Amino acid sequence: FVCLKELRTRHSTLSFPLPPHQRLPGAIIIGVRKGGTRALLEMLNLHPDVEMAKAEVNLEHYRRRLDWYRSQMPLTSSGQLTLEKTPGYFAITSGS
Ligand SMILES: Nc1ncnc2c1ncn2[C@@H]1O[C@H](COP(=O)(O)OS(=O)(=O)O)[C@@H](OP(=O)(O)O)[C@H]1O
Repeated sequence: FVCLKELRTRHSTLSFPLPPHQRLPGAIIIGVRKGGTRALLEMLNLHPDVEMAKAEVNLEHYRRRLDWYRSQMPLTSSGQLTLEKTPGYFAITSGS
């Protein structure tokens, strides 16, 4: 929800481009471990308007602040999509 809201706000209210900065993901690859998620991420990253997070954030960001999660993201320009993949999301339990 936060990611979609940020994208919508960025596109609807800004009439000038911001300098590159770290944005929350516009899309997240959940997948399953050993399901080929890295290959999918690398293929999508071939598109010039897609930038991927270099490292998996795993489950740690649930225990940290949103600012920390954003700090793990790549620099993107206006109109580029931030993409993140963490197969571990697939296995979240209610106790995590
Ligand atoms: N197209 C296609 N067909 C068959 N197998 C494929 C394909 N793409 C990726 N792979 C294999 O998927 C394994 C990596 O999956 P993930 O990127 O999801 O790994 S991880 O869970 O994030 O660690 C990894 O297998 P292992 O080498 O056994 O680890 C990749 O070789």
